[in-house]
Amino acid sequence: MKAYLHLANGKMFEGKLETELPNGEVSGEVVFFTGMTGYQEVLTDPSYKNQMIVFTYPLIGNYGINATDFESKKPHVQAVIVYETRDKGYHYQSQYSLREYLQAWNIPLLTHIDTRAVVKQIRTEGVMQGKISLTSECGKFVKEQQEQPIQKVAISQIETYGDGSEHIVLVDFGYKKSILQSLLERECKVTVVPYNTSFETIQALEPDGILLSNGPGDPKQLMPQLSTIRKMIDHYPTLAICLGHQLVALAYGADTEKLRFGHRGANQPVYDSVKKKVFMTSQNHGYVVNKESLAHTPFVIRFTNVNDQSVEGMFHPTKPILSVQYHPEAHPGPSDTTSIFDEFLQTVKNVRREKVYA
Ligand SMILES: NC(=O)CC[C@H](N)C(=O)O
Repeated sequence: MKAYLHLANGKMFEGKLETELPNGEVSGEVVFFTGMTGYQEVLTDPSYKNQMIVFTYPLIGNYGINATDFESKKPHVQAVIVYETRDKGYHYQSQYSLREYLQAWNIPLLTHIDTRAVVKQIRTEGVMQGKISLTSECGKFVKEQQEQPIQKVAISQIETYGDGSEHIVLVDFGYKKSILQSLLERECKVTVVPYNTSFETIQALEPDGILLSNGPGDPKQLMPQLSTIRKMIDHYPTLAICLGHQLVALAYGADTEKLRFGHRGANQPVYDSVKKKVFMTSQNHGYVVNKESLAHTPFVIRFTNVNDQSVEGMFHPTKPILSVQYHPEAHPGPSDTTSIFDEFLQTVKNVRREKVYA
């Protein structure tokens, strides 16, 4: 069936709808992902809540959907926009085709869209709202959603995993399974807590370290949480990833801002000023920490994006706080920066030893 992608700047693209279109139309922020593989991880990464994803690689779905590459229990994207797909997964582990999977979750799949042309619009005019509908009439454009997406993707009850020696509290703003997995692989006991858990509850859990997770939306929506976050990170060794990193900056009085069209892909080059090397990283973010505003905090910028010089991570010079804007857990994309987890756990162990033998 014919369907149309309308962008908020008035541009329209005709495509083919491969699934049903619940309520006759769907809208959301239109963003693009540049990785050649990893669509299953992208669809199930909670940070993409409310967004319509344009995949720039022209063939998406060729290896199907398998039972292991999910980053959470369900897909969170608002819609999927591609040039071409396959209605069969050509991989021995494939259980469903991309279309079957999206149809089962009522997520529209729009194909035969000139994705290069859509990306050019976003790159020149900046990220914008879009709408998929069955008519070529654009109609009334829905305003950007104001609701807080974190409530929709984060857990509401404490969960525990593993029984290792280091106890990490993972504060959940919409965590990816690979972050939890990275801790479990390093023999941690992990308690996942809802994002609005009080400092007293966290203290009662007696963690050895804190991990602030990734998550959807504007970090400034979490302003009411900042004083608790500040207490947590000042008390315990902390690793903060993506949204977590932005929250660390905000908790210390720095500022965040929206990037023109975000970094979403599997080959974002990042310079590490400690190791003096460039690493290829996996990324998915639309917001970024404002560099100038960090000057009013004690933080030292450690990681910088080589493409646009934006802040990709920082550390506190005297407290054990490390934060990264990119995704060291990968999935999708390169695992070149997984050593960040080793660094974090080494810090956690050192701090514990100092406490015990002080
Ligand atoms: N993956 C993330 O944690 C994304 C953080 C934030 N929602 C952003 O878009 O910048």
